[in-house]
Amino acid sequence: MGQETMVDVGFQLTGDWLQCSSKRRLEIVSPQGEVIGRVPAMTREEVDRALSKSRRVQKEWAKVPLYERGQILLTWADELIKRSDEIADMIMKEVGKKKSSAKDEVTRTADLIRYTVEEGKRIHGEMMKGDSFQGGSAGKVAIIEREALGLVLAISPFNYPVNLSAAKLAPALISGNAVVLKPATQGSISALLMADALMTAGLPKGVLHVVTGRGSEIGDWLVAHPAIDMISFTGGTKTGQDIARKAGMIPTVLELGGKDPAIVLEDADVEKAAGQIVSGAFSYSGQRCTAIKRVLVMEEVADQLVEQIQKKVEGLRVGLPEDDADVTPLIDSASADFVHSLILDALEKGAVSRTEYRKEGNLISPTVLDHVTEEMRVSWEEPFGPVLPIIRVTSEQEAVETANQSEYGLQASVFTKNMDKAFSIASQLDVGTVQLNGKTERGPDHFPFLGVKKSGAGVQGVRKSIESMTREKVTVLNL
Ligand SMILES: NC(=O)c1ccc[n+]([C@@H]2O[C@H](COP(=O)([O-])OP(=O)(O)OC[C@H]3O[C@@H](n4cnc5c(N)ncnc54)[C@H](O)[C@@H]3O)[C@@H](O)[C@H]2O)c1
Repeated sequence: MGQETMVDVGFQLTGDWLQCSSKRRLEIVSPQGEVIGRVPAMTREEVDRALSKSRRVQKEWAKVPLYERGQILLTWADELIKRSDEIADMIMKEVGKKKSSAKDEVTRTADLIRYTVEEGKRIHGEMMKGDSFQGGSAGKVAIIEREALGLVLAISPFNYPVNLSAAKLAPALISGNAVVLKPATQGSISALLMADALMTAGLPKGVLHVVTGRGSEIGDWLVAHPAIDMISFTGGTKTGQDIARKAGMIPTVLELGGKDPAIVLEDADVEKAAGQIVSGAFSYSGQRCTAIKRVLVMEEVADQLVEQIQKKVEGLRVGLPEDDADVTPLIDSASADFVHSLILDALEKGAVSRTEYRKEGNLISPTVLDHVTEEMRVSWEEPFGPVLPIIRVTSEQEAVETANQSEYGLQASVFTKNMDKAFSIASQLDVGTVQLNGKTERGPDHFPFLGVKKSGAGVQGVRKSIESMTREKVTVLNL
């Protein structure tokens, strides 16, 4: 990666310095505890310099014809595919995702960028005539365009460092915004490689800045910065709430934590449900916002479901991301200790483990906890790890009430062959999305994606993201 192609702030991969004025560095430590690189710990002054440049450059970027902006983004997608092995390798090392999933993340990102370009090109605004309102005149014509908000602050989490960053960058850039990306510390090298591909694709300098540093030092500074026109945040609920308070009148889209339930009724295809639940709960070791984080199963089929889940969990490979294991070490020791504490709390309060529980460093074996009750923390808290609590219920109403008692409301799954019941339950669940007979998941990426209650505010998903990063601009012709 050449110095010239690097985004303005620069960073260091082990042994290879790139442009950077700050002397201070943050070490990037892998989930296995190895230092795999360093990035600049930017100061507030450096952030200020980056932001003031962005504001000037954004006006020029917005004037670049939409088709040409699209061509740059399409080249970016091609560039990501060309470099997918290198980028996937870094995702694997930095956040401990198995190699095949890391590669899928890069491919999915290229697809998302291409779709965003297509969608962006087809947003033309609208025209209204005055005479459809009482007393109005047909000579009054409103031309309603969508224009960029200006400078978008994109803050992304560790778990999809490339995809969840690009899911903010692509809609912002196609619609003429400049972007400041603040990736999670673990994940920032992957995000920087992705940004480097965008610079190689020809994005004018200064349209994108990648800002790295301590959340405590520059996070608040960025969020409350007068140069920022919009904040698109994905991460934990506490951080999101904090940002919402500081952002004041700046528009925000917040995608936060979840506690997605899988409701299994007595007539469900139990084997299929178990397969979906295990994949939904344990892929990337449960470190997904839309992971299935509790099962609410009707007592009649509970034993059968648990047996199927247990069988499938025993088939999961536990180990290192390099070996393409399904369950790998969690992001850091704080996360692993937190998950450990949830499991111990449940076991102490009478939960029955259906799998052998092991913890070695940050590696936690996939754990299925049966007979979980509402006194246990794991019923309500988001673990972000490989633990699946099973709560047995005796009626659909109890399932719905328990599901809705959560402070979160991201997604939910309902497994049943009875579509009338499925729709009826779906209509009662306080969540952004209900999956009928399928696991909870974000994709495909053009579907609207949102959380209610403490799971978020605002909507993402290609078109919705573009809308959130643009505003209506009305010009009235008085003929
Ligand atoms: N709903 C969704 O779309 C979605 C998707 C993925 C992850 N998540 C959630 O994200 C969480 C896990 O990710 P995480 O551990 O990276 O989350 P996090 O909240 O710890 O960090 C998210 C981002 O916010 C930054 N940050 C931290 N403090 C900040 C501050 N004061 N000001 C500005 N930025 C600050 C971090 O550096 C990081 O870039 C889970 O709760 C998960 O459910 C939600």
